[in-house]
Amino acid sequence: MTEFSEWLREQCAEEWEAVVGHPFAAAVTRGEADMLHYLEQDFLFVDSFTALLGAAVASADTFAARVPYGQFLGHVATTEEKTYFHRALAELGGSTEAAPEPVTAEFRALMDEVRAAQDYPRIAAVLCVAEWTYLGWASRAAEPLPEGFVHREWIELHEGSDFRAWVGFLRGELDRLGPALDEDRRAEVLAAFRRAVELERRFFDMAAAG
Ligand SMILES: Cc1ncc(CN)c(N)n1
Repeated sequence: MTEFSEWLREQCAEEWEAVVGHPFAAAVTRGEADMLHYLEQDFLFVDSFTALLGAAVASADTFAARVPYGQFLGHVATTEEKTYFHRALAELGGSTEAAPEPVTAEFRALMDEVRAAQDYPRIAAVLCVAEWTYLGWASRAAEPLPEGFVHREWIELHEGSDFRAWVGFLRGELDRLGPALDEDRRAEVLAAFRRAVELERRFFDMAAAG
């Protein structure tokens, strides 16, 4: 039987491929993407994403699941927020207070909606899309990685054994939850998953437009 996470991905297969094979993401892997506007917007994304991780800690149905969420929350708070974004935006002459683009505002609204609902399956679905798609494009990066730290560290943050284990955990949570959901609930989780995949594609479109 197809696992729930794989079934969700298959329902959005075309859009999924448009994300992981997006020209902007491919340019990041080659060290050629203009990261300024993208990272200014992603800094706003990561704020709601961090809050969503907190909601996962609070709403997960098992202690065993709360622990990886808490660990990753600490990682994002100390690595991405505290160091990468500030160093990268300083290097690029960017701001941590950019006005949100429409797609950024929509993505934040989706994350804030499932967070406020404290709906663990939909929270897991949105987190899973955000991380699994990023593993998808980052794992296509060829060695040697770009020399400049802005591109190289962004790839490294979304690749490697720890990040793969994290994505495996998120998929495992959906696979564990899926069989207990009735048809209506599965449709709700799919709707959140699909919205997130579409927003990932539009986020890269926004970044490519500069
Ligand atoms: C838009 C977006 N999606 C996903 C990720 C990966 N955490 C991110 N940083 N930004």
